[in-house]
Amino acid sequence: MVDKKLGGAGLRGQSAGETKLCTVGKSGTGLTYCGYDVSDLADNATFEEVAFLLFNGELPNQAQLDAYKAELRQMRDLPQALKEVLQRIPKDAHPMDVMRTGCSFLGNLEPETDFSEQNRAANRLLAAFPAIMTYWYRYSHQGIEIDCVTDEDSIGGHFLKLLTGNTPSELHRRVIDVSLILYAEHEFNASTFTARVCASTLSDMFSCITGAIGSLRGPLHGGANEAAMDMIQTFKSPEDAKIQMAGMLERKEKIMGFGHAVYRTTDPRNVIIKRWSEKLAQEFGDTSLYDISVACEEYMWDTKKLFCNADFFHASAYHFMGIPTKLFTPIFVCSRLTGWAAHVMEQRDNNRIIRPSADYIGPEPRKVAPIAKR
Ligand SMILES: CC(=O)SCCNC(=O)CCNC(=O)[C@H](O)C(C)(C)COP(=O)(O)OP(=O)(O)OC[C@H]1O[C@@H](n2cnc3c(N)ncnc32)[C@H](O)[C@@H]1OP(=O)(O)O
Ligand SMILES: O=C([O-])CC(=O)C(=O)O
Repeated sequence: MVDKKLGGAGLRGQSAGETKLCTVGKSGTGLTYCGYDVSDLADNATFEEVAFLLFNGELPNQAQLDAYKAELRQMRDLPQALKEVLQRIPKDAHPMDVMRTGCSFLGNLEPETDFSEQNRAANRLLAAFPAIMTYWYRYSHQGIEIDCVTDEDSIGGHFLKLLTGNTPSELHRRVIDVSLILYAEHEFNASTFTARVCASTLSDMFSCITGAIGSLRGPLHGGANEAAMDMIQTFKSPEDAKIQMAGMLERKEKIMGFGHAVYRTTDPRNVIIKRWSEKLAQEFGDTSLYDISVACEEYMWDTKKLFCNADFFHASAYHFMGIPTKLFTPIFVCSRLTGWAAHVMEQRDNNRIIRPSADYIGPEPRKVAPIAKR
């Protein structure tokens, strides 16, 4: 087998454009949105404030925030035609395929016909995604047609109430809000770059977001939080985790939830979500999952100098909140939508079609032989 040629592969380290939205691995704890450190936002802002920041470049004042949240609350319900489509998607479908179809179908019902409608389109998706995910999930898994409107003030609380039908605790509301903040934006990652490439052809918002969902679905990107959960649940104890992981590394398997394309020693979101995971573990009465997760983190650092990315402790945190594993990556969609849409808007503001070149490594020029002679 030919050795894998890396070098500039994956466009790693190459600048593919400018952005005002985000820095990754550059200053402060390593991640900023429009100049604000993500840890500052996670401590002192809400997800709706972060969405407003990404769409407008500035944090809202109280009146702006109240108006923005009221606007989003009014956009939560799903059209009947979309509910009917969601009812037809089978139980064993991949939830990211459900999100992709939901997004795309909404774009048929309420298309963005002009770029002046871009904020409306982005906000509509932001308000509707929790219901798209949970309407399908509860219909296909529990046979329940949920009411897609709740009295929950925040997007995170709204999602949790749609998922269970119960009013979430303050702790759960807070953790899901922090999680949505942490996942919101990350510069030119694979899914955001997908959205920007699509935007650069002057396509519509729904197409850009649908494409981005497809890119986020893979286990090397957003799908890692689910894959991490599946892995951790096979470990019986911290000691067993180390033995199993040693075997995985020996077999050259990727350990999901570890490593990063940009960060080299730490992902600044990990310390934040890890802290919340520990708090949830105490509330949940967990006696193993959190400790196993910590053992994984220590082992990977000690043996490979690989660190937890944002996904790893999200797995246990979501699990302790009673969220089914298959919905982990769709929650990422509900959050990263803000970054995707902001990048689409930024691309449109100063657009040139994105069209790189390739180094040709195929056969020399040749003639087509008659089919009988091939
Ligand atoms: C929210 C997010 O999307 S964060 C990313 C989520 N994805 C994951 O958690 C999947 C697991 N991680 C990975 O596959 C990778 O670390 C990626 C895809 C995130 C980054 O990929 P790259 O930029 O190619 O990684 P990088 O160049 O740092 O890899 C260096 C070496 O470490 C290895 N490595 C990196 N991550 C891992 C891992 N999780 N498990 C085992 N080995 C790993 C690579 O195979 C490579 O080894 P090699 O030089 O022998 O080929
Ligand atoms: O930036 C990346 O490559 C992956 C990503 O989206 C993130 O870590 O949130």
